Amino acid sequence: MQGLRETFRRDQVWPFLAGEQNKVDVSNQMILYVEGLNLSFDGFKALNDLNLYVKDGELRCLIGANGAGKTTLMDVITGKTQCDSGTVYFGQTHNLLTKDEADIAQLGIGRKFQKPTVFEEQTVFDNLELSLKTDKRVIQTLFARLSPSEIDRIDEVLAIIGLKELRFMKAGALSHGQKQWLEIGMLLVSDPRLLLIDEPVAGMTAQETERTAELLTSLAGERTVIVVEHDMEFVRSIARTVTVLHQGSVLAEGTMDQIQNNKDVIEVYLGEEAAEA
Ligand SMILES: Nc1ncnc2c1ncn2[C@@H]1O[C@H](COP(=O)(O)OP(=O)(O)OP(=O)(O)O)[C@@H](O)[C@H]1O
Repeated sequence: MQGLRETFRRDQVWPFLAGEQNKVDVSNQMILYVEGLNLSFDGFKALNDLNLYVKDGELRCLIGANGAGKTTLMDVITGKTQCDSGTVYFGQTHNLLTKDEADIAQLGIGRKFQKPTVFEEQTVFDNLELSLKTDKRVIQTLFARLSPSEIDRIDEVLAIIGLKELRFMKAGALSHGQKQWLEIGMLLVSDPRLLLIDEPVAGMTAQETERTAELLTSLAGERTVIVVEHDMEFVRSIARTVTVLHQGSVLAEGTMDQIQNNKDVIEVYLGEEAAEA
């Protein structure tokens, strides 16, 4: 009887529906394999034989000048844009190029765009509740009451994003930084394995930036986090491994120190600075 009750808890995926198909095989320690990715827009190569491997639990920073291909890469990983050729695997078994955006989200890949898109008229708590209820893996309706375990999950997320005290505040009244954290929380309620986060600290105060560094660092480990960011100070404060994209390919990869001393990176950046001057 207890087993049957557990099976039909409405806040959980029915095991016979979820099956094994959503499991992410990271037995090789890698969670993301991007190989030989190509994508042209009217003859312009936005992605050019791009290869990227990300370890499970990593916090990876992706940098590169405007137009380097960072957003296009994220678009391909999340199923928003189709590539011309190449492969993208989530773990060893999920071929992401055969899936649509909804399926990829359901597999546990969450994406946060640069601009926060919280529901301003709703409270912080309600925003998190709405995200939980639109998570396709949770079988219930938008009007069903939250179960105790769902309330616990939202509480957990409120603690992670540091908005516990502001749970009843309207999201529209939050600061820019707090809105960004709330939106990260809206991804976290679905417990994603991989988070793709675009320019999280743009427009933040120094204090908010510092808090965001702590937040993203704390999220890695249990999850994998890929951050696209232009703010080099911020990247230095969080990154263990940095990948530099240039003209749709990986130009260099390593620690921030290795990147800053890499001669190809110096050449490209100095070249661009000279061109701008
Ligand atoms: N839908 C599209 N149609 C035509 N060209 C596109 C399209 N999407 C991207 N591009 C081009 O592909 C290149 C890579 O763009 P992308 O947005 O991926 O760069 P990025 O590294 O994210 O830059 P930024 O830091 O400015 O966001 C750019 O030259 C861009 O103009």
